[in-house]
Amino acid sequence: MPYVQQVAVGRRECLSVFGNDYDTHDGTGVRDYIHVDDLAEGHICAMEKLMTMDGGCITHNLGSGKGYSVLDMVKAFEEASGKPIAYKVVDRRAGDLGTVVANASKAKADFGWETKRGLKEMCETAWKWQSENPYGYEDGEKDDSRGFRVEGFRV
Ligand SMILES: O=c1ccn([C@@H]2O[C@H](COP(=O)(O)OP(=O)(O)O[C@H]3O[C@H](CO)[C@@H](O)[C@H](O)[C@H]3O)[C@@H](O)[C@H]2O)c(=O)[nH]1
Repeated sequence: MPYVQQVAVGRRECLSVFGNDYDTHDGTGVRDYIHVDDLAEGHICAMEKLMTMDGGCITHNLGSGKGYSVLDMVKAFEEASGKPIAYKVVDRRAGDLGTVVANASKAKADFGWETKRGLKEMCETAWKWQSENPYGYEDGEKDDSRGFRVEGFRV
């Protein structure tokens, strides 16, 4: 996702897609992406649960149970940002799995948590932040070495 955002904002020429021959609907890797607000709410639920406990620890997966491919992400981000996302397919990344999706049923059963936000909202929120902060919260002069200018930021 960060690399997709950086292409949209002009910091990267293109996204390298690590393989398109996985056993997935379009051949690219599938992951369970989560909106940062859902993740934060999940942590709050977990902390509230901990406060009811008499010590010990708990382990829960936080995710939607749904998977999106790299090219699903590219398409959704193009729609959210209105920018084309250039990409090229390169070799698989060593160690990558085709599909990784969370089972968050324990979080739902134990503290009623589940994701509320989908891919569209994730991309819209990410684009809002990235377009307002093209170089993150860092000083643009320190952040990139490729020496071109975007929206008034010198790098
Ligand atoms: O430039 C890129 C970066 C990623 N991907 C693909 O995008 C998907 C997501 O990649 P990434 O964001 O790196 O997440 P994961 O592959 O799920 O790995 C993350 O999550 C794992 C499990 O928590 C950790 O072990 C890893 O360190 C961490 O990178 C995968 O299909 C990648 O092959 C690309 O095609 N191009």
